[in-house]
Amino acid sequence: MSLTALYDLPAPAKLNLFLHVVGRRPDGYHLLQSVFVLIDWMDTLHVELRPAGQISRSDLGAALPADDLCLRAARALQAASGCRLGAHIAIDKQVPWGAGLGGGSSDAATTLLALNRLWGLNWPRSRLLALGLQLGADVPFFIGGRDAWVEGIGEQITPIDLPAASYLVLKPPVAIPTQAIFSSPLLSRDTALTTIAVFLADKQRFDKNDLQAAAAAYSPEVSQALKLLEQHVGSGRMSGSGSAVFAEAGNHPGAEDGFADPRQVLATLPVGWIGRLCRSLEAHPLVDWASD
Ligand SMILES: C[C@](O)(CO)[C@H](O)COP(=O)(O)OP(=O)(O)OC[C@H]1O[C@@H](n2ccc(N)nc2=O)[C@H](O)[C@@H]1O
Ligand SMILES: Nc1ncnc2c1ncn2[C@@H]1O[C@H](COP(=O)(O)OP(=O)(O)OP(=O)(O)O)[C@@H](O)[C@H]1O
Repeated sequence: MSLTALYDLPAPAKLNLFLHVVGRRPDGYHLLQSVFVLIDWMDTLHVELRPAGQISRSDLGAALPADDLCLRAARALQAASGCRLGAHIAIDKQVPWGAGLGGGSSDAATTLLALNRLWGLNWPRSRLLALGLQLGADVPFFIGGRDAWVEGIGEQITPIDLPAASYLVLKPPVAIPTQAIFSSPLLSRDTALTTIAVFLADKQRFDKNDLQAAAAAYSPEVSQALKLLEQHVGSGRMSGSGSAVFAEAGNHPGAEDGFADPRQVLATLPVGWIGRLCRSLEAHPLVDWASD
């Protein structure tokens, strides 16, 4: 029996445990070193085959821009593969955008994984990764599907095993355009290169996001969010180019370290803020959908 639809496909968000800007390419893109972790805050996609080649989308959750990353991913795969089939993608958008959580990139990655299967293309992961990079610097990580040490502009991915963790994630009511942060005069681009071995030997020391100062200057809500975390759970840092900030939640059970239970922070958030207690994922639930 041929495959005509794929339902309830997860598109999980990510956190950058740290993010160093270590240089700049001649085309202006920034060279990074970062550890990306998948979390259980996710969008859900339903992808149906359309025989006549048309590609369309409908929004089940928050409304997306007309030409969103799912549509762009589907069209890019159709063009690159020469496939004559089409698809309808219904998306339940739950991950906020302009948050540094990579939600749009994850939607694009999930679309590529789904259509690779639905259209019977059987592209290897390496080919999907290269196409994904054309859609956004974060897309290859989500196609890789595992927590990773990430370098280059996002295309050099080395999977790493990290212990399971819980995170308190706060999203202030502001969306930050990534490009505005990378072009900020406040951005330092010369953090010294490090290695996975150094990171693994002393993870706690890696808590710096080089994009944070520029994002805090762009949006006072980022500073406010970091202050909230500092007051309630001791420390916090930003993910990606913001505006979401996070702290490890597992180490703050309450009274004994003098900080509140993270759930109490969620109960006292200002109007318009979103907060979630998230767990890390072992892998993208569709990680096996691409062969190496
Ligand atoms: C900040 C991160 O989220 C870290 O995970 C990513 O580096 C951003 O990845 P992304 O949102 O997929 O970014 P893209 O959509 O590819 O790029 C948006 C814009 O950000 C700038 N950009 C992005 C990534 C990068 N390594 N250097 C850059 O300078 C470029 O001006 C680009 O036009
Ligand atoms: N499916 C989608 N989901 C979210 N945003 C989308 C989508 N398609 C297009 N966009 C646009 O892409 C922009 C960035 O969205 P996305 O959620 O990937 O980035 P982000 O939150 O800034 O995370 P990061 O910087 O880590 O990639 C938004 O301004 C949004 O308008």
